[in-house]
This record gives sequence, structure tokens and C-alpha cells, in this order.
Amino acid sequence: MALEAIRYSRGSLQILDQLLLPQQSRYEAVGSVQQAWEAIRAMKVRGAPAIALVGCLSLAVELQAGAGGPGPAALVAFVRDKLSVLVSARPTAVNMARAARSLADAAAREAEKEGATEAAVRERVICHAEDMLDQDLRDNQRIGDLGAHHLLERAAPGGGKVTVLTHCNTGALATAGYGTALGVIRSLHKLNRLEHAFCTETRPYNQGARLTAFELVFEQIPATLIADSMAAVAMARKGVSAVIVGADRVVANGDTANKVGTYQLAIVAKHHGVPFYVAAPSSSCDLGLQTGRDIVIEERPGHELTEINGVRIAAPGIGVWNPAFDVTPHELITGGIITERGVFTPEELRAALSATIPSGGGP
Ligand SMILES: CSC[C@@H](O)[C@@H](O)C(=O)COP(=O)(O)O
Repeated sequence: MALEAIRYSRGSLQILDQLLLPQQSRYEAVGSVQQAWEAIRAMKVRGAPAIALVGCLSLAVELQAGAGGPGPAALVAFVRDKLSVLVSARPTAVNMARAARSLADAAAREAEKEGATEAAVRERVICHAEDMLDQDLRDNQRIGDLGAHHLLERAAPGGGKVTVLTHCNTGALATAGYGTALGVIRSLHKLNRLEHAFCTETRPYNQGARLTAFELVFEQIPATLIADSMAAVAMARKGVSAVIVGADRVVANGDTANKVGTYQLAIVAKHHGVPFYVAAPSSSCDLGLQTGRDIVIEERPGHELTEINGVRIAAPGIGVWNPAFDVTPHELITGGIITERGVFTPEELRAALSATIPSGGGP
């Protein structure tokens, strides 16, 4: 049995409430775009691909229940309105904005056809959202396999095993399934070439300790949890072959926004000569932004840093700065950017993807 963040069948969407993990596994029904927006904002569902999938599928569920219209043009306008709400939930990951644009375009194209009907536009949008779920799973499996082979060829050409350090949660819980960086770890394990995985706690929201550790135990992958502040000593003493992280947005020059703490991991990796990889589907790439300076970084509420599970741990009265993400400059991404279309250096990325990847942006 595989871990599922998202359970979908036509007309029905459920998400695993990730705020309750690892203590409780409870699914919650999402019947509308508004409910999806609230779940994404509250981080009941999180991770760039999963955010986009839940957003789009919540719209599919509303459409299946008959919302929007009457007539094809009114339905297209309804779809656009709902998508622009979803894009506002969390700004840094590009996946929701790109998915929104692709859904809105699909709706508009259907409505422009000779003899277009409301039913046909409705069906087109629903099918398009459903296809995204299948596509994400396929992309992740490909990322896992490409990344595993790339790393093994470089770090263990003689056939040995590798040890990987990862950050945040990039697994089945953050995607349609399998995962991106965690997908590479999963593939290495399947090949019997993974010596060990280290996962960081990922303060302040502890996605590593709560979610990645949960997935690694669930999959019976040999793994150890470390505090974020132990990454340097782990690289110095534990034989780390590579650091592999996910991405919320990779821009044209290869600069990458990912969970806060990624940037310092990349610096530490460079110091120790450990290759640093980003694993992300092309749906996380935004060639419309030239450098990481252009990425909007989400600021999360201060209580996520000062409290754990509602219990105050920081001194009352202290000021708080809590950006959810940081940007790793491309020159620190020394291993490569692993996508479903190949493993690229940051310098190769733009040319490799530009034929097929539009710039980011909403509907
Ligand atoms: C495959 S998920 C890649 C990234 O989205 C992940 O590393 C991350 O930064 C998630 O942040 P989160 O704030 O939990 O949504």
C-alpha cells in the first residue's frame, strides 16, 4: 500500500490532513475551491505539486457538482475566477499558477470551438485536472529513476552504495505519489544501492521530522533524522554522497526557491565537496523569471516559529522573521537539476526546457 496525500475519484476529493501527521492519519473531504484554498493556506496539504493538484481537483469537483455557467463563456469566466483565488493561496511555488493557466487555456480553447457547449467545457476542464494527477505521478517516477542513475554513475561508478541527505518533505505526501527528491531516494533503495538517507528536521514547521521521517519509516528505507544544525557535521563525518532537495520554483538561470534552510545546506555541501542536486518536475520550472531575485517569498505567521503544536517555546515579546522559503543560487547546484526530461546543469536548463515550458503566471 502506498501513502496517499490526495484521494480523488470523479466528483470526490479527499486530502490527508498533514497537520495531524504522524500522530493521526485522517482524510478530510474537499468539496469546493474555497475549502481547498483554506486547506492549502493552513498547510493541511503542502508541497508544490500537491498544492496545484488539490487546487485543480477541487475545481473539478465543483464543476462536476454543476457549478458555473450558464453557457460556455460564463463557465470559462467562472473557471478563471476560481483559479485566480487558488493562485493566491501560496505564492512561491509556481505549480499552481502554471496549472491554473493551463486549465484556463483548455477551457477557453474548448469554448472557442464551433458549436461549443457548457457540458463540453465542463468535461474538458475536469479531464485536464485529472490528467495532471496521472502526469505528476509519471513525472516523479521518471525523476526518481533518472536521478538515481545519474548519482550512481558519478558517486558509485564501481557499483557501491550511496548515502543521501535531504531536506523538507518531497515525497508521496508532497505530490501525486512517489515524490521528487524523496523519489530519487526511493529509486536508489529499490535498486539496492542506498546505504542510508539522512533527513533534516526542517525547522520551523518540521516537515522533515513529521512527514519525511514518517514516509521513510513507512517505506522501510534505512534513515536517520538529524537537526538542521547537524547538516555540516553529517557531511564531515557520515560519508554523505549527495544532497538532494526539491523545489518550489526553478527560474531560467537555475536559481531555485525551496524550503528555508536549503540555501545553507548548499553552502555546506560546497564546502565539503558534496554534490548538491535539485529534483523537480518541469512543472516547477518558471522560465519567465530570469533570476532568483524575482521570486516572491512567502512569509508565514510568526507563531509557526514561536510555537510547536500550539505550545509556546520562544520568549514572549521577541520579534520574529519567518520566510517559508529561500533561494539557492545556481552556482551552488553542483550536481544538477533532475527533471522528468533529463538531468541538467543550471546553465543547460533554459535551453533544455524552453521549447515546451511557458513562463509562470496565473490564469
Ligand atoms: C516536491 S515538494 C518540493 C517543495 O515544495 C518542498 O521541498 C517544499 O519546500 C515544501 O514546502 P511547504 O511549505 O511544506 O509547502
